[in-house]
Amino acid sequence: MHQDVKEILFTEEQIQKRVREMGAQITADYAGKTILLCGILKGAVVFYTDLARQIQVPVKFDFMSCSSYGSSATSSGAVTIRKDMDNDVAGKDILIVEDIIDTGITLSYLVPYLKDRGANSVKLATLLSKPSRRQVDIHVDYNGFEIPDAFVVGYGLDYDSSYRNLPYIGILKEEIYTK
Ligand SMILES: O=P(O)(O)OC[C@H]1O[C@H](OP(=O)(O)OP(=O)(O)O)[C@H](O)[C@@H]1O
Ligand SMILES: Nc1nc2[nH]cnc2c(=O)[nH]1
Repeated sequence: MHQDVKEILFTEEQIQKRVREMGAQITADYAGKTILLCGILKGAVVFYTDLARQIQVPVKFDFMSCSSYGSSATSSGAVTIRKDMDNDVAGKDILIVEDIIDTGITLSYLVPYLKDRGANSVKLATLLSKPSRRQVDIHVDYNGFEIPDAFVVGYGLDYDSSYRNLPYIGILKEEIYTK
């Protein structure tokens, strides 16, 4: 275990098992369709590549990059798009892939944004969700794990751009982000 991690919340094996289950559910739900899989950079990348390989219907890859002003605790709710999808979304079945849903502010902006551009359907898959932190109600179609309000890193999630490559999800020691 990394020295900056206090506790492992989900091991590599637990994550892979859950990702296989989610892929099987998505495969069943999208039978006969092609999914435009929209990953939200950068945190979702690790989950995205694992999930995509567990989906057995045709998938096209695309990505968006967003930012919300202020920290998520103080966010005004203003979300900006740094990089939009490359594909035309009209008529497509879009599955947004996130690593974590916290306040819900990012998704409360993105889902209507894609629907307004004529997507046939917009659904949401996230590996982690912190329901106790929600400021706006978000419908999550595929949820890997619900977690308490602790700061987690690994499997794509960072603190100050580090720890994204840890193969598990762990709680970061408080002294790392309070010093
Ligand atoms: O529900 P919310 O409060 O809106 O927060 C969720 C967003 O925050 C994280 O991204 P972050 O801004 O940390 O960027 P990153 O993915 O590049 O690390 C996460 O990947 C979501 O996109
Ligand atoms: N890395 C990381 N990003 C977050 N964004 C919202 N909550 C978290 C968290 O626990 N870890």
